[in-house]
Amino acid sequence: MSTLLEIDGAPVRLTPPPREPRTLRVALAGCGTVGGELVRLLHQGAGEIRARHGVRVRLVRVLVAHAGRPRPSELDPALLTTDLDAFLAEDADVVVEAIGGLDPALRIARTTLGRGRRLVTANKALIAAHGPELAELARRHRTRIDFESAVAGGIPVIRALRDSLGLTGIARIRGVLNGTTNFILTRLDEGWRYADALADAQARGFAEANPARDLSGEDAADKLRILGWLAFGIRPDALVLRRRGIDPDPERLAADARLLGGAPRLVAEAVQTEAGVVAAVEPVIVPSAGALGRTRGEENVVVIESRANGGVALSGPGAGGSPTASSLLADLVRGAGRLPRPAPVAPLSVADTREHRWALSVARTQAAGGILERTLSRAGIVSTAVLADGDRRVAVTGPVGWQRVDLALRALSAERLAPVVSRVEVPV
Ligand SMILES: NC(=O)C1=CN([C@@H]2O[C@H](COP(=O)(O)OP(=O)(O)OC[C@H]3O[C@@H](n4cnc5c(N)ncnc54)[C@H](OP(=O)(O)O)[C@@H]3O)[C@@H](O)[C@H]2O)C=CC1
Ligand SMILES: N[C@@H](CC=O)C(=O)O
Repeated sequence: MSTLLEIDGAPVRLTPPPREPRTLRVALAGCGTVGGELVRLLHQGAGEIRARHGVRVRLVRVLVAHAGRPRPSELDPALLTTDLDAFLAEDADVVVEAIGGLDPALRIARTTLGRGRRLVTANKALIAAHGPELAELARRHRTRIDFESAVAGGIPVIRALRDSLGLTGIARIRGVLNGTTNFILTRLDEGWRYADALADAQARGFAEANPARDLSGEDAADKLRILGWLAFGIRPDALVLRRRGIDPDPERLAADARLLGGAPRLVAEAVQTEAGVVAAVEPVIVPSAGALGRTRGEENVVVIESRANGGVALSGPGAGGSPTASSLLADLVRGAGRLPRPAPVAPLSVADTREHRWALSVARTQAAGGILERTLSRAGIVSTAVLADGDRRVAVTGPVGWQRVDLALRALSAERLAPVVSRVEVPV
């Protein structure tokens, strides 16, 4: 606020000096793809953060596993430590956790919140397994936990659900939540080999330390569990979820989608049905021109449908150091709303018995063709089209629930036919 004074009869507006910025002491656990990028953003953006938020962020300690690894030039090497106890003893206002996994991330989280200090984390595995417990701990100790960067990288979907759309009666959440698999599927579409596409995703820092978590759909499932908690109030670890990834044969998955004229996507969805919330992470062949089909490379998209607000689509970079660190930074300097407690009674999450059309493909040998059709018919599945292309045969089914498809898949696997299955959402 400025004050009007008169000096020598003339009005003079006196503007007080800017409020001295508050110093936020930050301890950072992990300085790899995401943590390293946060160090750079804090350095480059220091002036703007001070001006816009009145906060001077000061890194006080950085925990890593290997002392000798190269670090960003902006990082003072004296801040580095590999000593977890020394790190935990540091007097910090906020701890940022960008290590991943549960050990030592869970200990860091519990210690930080238990001391009444703020925790900001990018760790979806941690929140999917312990989110409500940590939120309760934060509540008890009058502090907060924020995890915007844990889901969909640079897209502010947690804030959208926590502060806004989560209050409007969510009917369905559906999207592409894993950048690595989407990057791989896009590259395969461009004619790359799978091994090269995966290696490129790893080199760009999109993949998890163990990329099997991306390929098997576990990473997307963790993110869906977190969204299910915020949207429906279901404990993340109690969400009944069917999960399949793009493994074991992403190249065939991509070829099947091409044959059917659609785009393969690893789709995560949680839907409110009359019986309860059903949830799945699985490959789906979607229309190439739709919101999911247009999501390419490491991009993510989340479509949130609510009773009051229709459909809201959020899309953008879903993996990578810079977008993820920008979400960490947002949590660091700007608070967000409270987290909902999971509903006390939990019959809300049920197995998915909805019917879909599916494409099952097997290698095209004389035997395989006969077996494919016989197996489907034994499982009570009607196939509406059988397509042959190159060395494979693809049966497209009429609407049928996953349970029957799973039966057929097991039978085909027992015959060592290595079947690949996707849901089909394009006309065949
Ligand atoms: N990469 C991405 O696009 C995204 C990642 N995330 C999440 O962010 C987190 C970090 O991912 P990312 O930066 O890619 O991972 P990195 O593997 O690149 O970095 C991990 C960091 O943690 C340190 N670290 C590992 N284990 C220990 C340990 N036991 N004690 C101390 N430090 C340890 C490593 O130390 P050192 O460097 O010495 O090896 C490294 O600095 C994960 O939870 C991930 O799921 C979320 C969204 C996007
Ligand atoms: N490995 C993850 C990283 C971001 O969460 C992904 O590929 O989406």
